[in-house]
Amino acid sequence: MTTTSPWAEHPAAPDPDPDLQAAVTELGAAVRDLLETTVTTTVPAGEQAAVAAGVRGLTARLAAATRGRHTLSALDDLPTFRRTYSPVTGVGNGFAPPVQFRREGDTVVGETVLGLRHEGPPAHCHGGVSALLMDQLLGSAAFLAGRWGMTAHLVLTYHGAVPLQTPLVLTARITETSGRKTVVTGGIALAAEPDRELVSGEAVFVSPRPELLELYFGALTTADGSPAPGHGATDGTAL
Ligand SMILES: CCCCCCCCCCCCCCCC(=O)SCCNC(=O)CCNC(=O)[C@H](O)C(C)(C)COP(=O)(O)OP(=O)(O)OC[C@H]1O[C@@H](n2cnc3c(N)ncnc32)[C@H](O)[C@@H]1OP(=O)(O)O
Repeated sequence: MTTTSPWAEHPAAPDPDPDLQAAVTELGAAVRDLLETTVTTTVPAGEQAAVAAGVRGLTARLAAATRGRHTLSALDDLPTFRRTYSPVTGVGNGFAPPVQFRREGDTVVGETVLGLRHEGPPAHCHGGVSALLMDQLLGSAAFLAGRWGMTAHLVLTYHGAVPLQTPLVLTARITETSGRKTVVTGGIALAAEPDRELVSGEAVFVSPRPELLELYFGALTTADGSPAPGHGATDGTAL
């Protein structure tokens, strides 16, 4: 299969600092617990106000040093798709379930359990969160097959409500590739009933032409200020 990844020629970054990786993972997990508890707590108003003040104090400590949107985190590596703060897969993102995707033959698979911070209809997943999961699932399937693109088209069918606090399985496979375009289908099901999709969908990922790559990612740097891998890519059809 032809690769369209802008990072195909780039060696993977060295393994990240294990102390930083562990601390970011622990902070992400702690914030995940905080977010989940924030939307489920029933403690009195005074206690919630006191906790809010404490959280603001903690936020100020983290705000002592931050990165801008054109700087990758020190833990991220685009060629290997290591994205620490993804809202779906990021261990450092408290909103993320987080779900990790892996290849099994020609299929990409991930398991997860959603929480009340993902709620739409009571006790069930928000339809937009399902779309978020599907976009990442289908995009990851493209990436894990050596292709890369931005979502150009995403169509979903919601066959059944997705319950919270219930093991889920996400699966996807590539159905078509041509030039810069990759078409992927997949779905979300209960782990207990993997063959009955609650959400199914199809997406078209397109590797952007050079002008768009430059427009979107031309200013992107790694944490140490170097141009990000893929930054200088000029031929979208031959990346
Ligand atoms: C240094 C870099 C760092 C990057 C780091 C990323 C890390 C790895 C992230 C992975 C993450 C995974 C999952 C999250 C993925 C998102 O969240 S992406 C964010 C949401 N998507 C967007 O913002 C994209 C917005 N749209 C666009 O920018 C542009 O429309 C696109 C998609 C880049 C395409 O633009 P283009 O390059 O000008 O494409 P164009 O030349 O018109 O068409 C090329 C081909 O695609 C087809 N095509 C174009 N649009 C469509 C469409 N809507 N429907 C069907 N076919 C289409 C064309 O027909 C054409 O086909 P052929 O004629 O070659 O057969």
